Amino acid sequence: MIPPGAPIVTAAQMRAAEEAVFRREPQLDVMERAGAAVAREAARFVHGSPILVLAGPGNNGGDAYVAARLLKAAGHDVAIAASGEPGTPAAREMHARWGGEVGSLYQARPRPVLVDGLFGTGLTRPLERGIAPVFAELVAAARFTLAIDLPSGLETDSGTDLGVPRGISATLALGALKPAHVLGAGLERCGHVLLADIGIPVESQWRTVTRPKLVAPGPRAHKYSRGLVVVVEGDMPGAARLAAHAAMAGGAGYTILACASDGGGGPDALVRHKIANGDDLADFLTEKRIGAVVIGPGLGRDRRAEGLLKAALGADLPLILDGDALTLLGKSAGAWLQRRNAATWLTPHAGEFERMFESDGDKITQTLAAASETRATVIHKGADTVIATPRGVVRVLAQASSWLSTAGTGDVLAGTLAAQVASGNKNAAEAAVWLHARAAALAGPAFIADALPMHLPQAISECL
Ligand SMILES: NC(=O)C1=CN([C@@H]2O[C@H](COP(=O)(O)OP(=O)(O)OC[C@H]3O[C@@H](n4cnc5c(N)ncnc54)[C@H](OP(=O)(O)O)[C@@H]3O)[C@@H](O)[C@H]2O)[C@@H](O)CC1
Ligand SMILES: Nc1ncnc2c1ncn2[C@@H]1O[C@H](COP(=O)(O)OP(=O)(O)O)[C@@H](O)[C@H]1O
Ligand SMILES: [K+]
Repeated sequence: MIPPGAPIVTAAQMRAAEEAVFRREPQLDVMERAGAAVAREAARFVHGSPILVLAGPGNNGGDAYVAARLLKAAGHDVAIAASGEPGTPAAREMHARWGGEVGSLYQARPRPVLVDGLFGTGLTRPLERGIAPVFAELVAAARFTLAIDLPSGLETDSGTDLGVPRGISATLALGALKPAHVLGAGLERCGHVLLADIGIPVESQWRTVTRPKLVAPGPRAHKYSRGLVVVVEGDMPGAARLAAHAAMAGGAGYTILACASDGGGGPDALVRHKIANGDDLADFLTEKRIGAVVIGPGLGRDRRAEGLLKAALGADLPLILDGDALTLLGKSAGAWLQRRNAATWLTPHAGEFERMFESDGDKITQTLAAASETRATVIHKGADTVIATPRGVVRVLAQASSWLSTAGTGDVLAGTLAAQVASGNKNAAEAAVWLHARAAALAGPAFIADALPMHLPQAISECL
């Protein structure tokens, strides 16, 4: 579980937000609130069991001393083990307020409930060799582990594994989510992610994906006002049909398969329009009622595919580029796409993304750079799907069904997105990613991509 619609901030942004608050309120008061939030969450899982609180040298440790004191005051059996002396003024003061015994982390005996206050946003390098195994053993022996702010051993801005153990049950994010709660190793290591308001206002253009608000067609709606989607078929016609089917079930009023074949299979309501090559497609795309074009699923990478892609890029229509279209563009994506006047969406998986962009850094930073370079909305897919726009808006979805890891589900996403774009949804990418994930959840285990569109209407009904 990850809170939907929650702000995501980097370690530096969180520090800046904290410092703004400390100009009007003592830091110790904020830390008391953070520790109280931790104690409240931990207390829900104690059931009379002994608690071991781990305290590191920084302010994450400061939170831990507060939580330990409050849990003890509430009558729980609490022991503290520290990795060393408290190193910040606030942590020293909270250590003093605890006033009790503090054991050494290296001699700590496991207890059924563990609170991890070793490191939070200040972790800058891999866990020292001595700490990692001791910490991992304590987590393994505990029935329940609550991490304060972040599991210790996770790099805040990237979710890179710096020695974080497996088996953490829940993580209480303080003030805002950090990228590590939704990216990389954090996906598997945070357990349930909870968010505590500790009175630090944060402003962020980055959030987790939330359920969209959709509207039913108005009384005067007709098939064109609902949105006309064109899906371009290529070498693997099944992929385009999957996208077309998803566009139809995703709410488009009219879906056309632009095909060289007879476009066999698929729903009868799907309209087929014959095109032999790029010139035919260019002619067809002068139809002004078209609300979105999808090209790339099963397109192929030969000369004909290139011709079709050029025709689609040249049309002044909203365009969704997926699969082979992305690979064909490769590193020239920026040059091609910056010329376009109409909006573009790119839906690369990790492999396609790598073929298109020279990038390093965390997945959010990479995706933002790609959006800026191409002036397109980029949906960088995977277990952690990151959406970024050229204006710096970021949405992250980190809890989609892992059963989505089957061929063809990306084609379904492209079609779902096309339906949202063609219907005029201003947040089409976020809506499509939510609907796709919800359809997957409704489809249950071991579904095939063909089954996914059938669940889109139910997903849509939950957004009306
Ligand atoms: N500001 C506030 O009042 C509030 C902050 N809040 C809380 O504070 C947390 C951030 O606190 P923080 O910035 O003090 O960093 P923290 O995560 O405790 O660790 C830094 C210490 O770890 C050390 N260290 C780093 N890497 C290491 C390694 N691999 N192995 C060993 N040591 C390592 C590092 O040493 P150094 O790098 O300086 O040598 C330094 O001593 C945040 O997550 C939230 O919980 C909330 O209470 C709200 C109010
Ligand atoms: N382990 C996973 N957890 C959640 N979502 C996943 C996972 N693996 C893949 N997905 C999602 O499934 C879809 C797969 O898309 P893609 O790789 O393009 O497949 P294809 O090209 O076969 O259609 C994407 O929406 C991706 O985010
Ligand atoms: K921690």
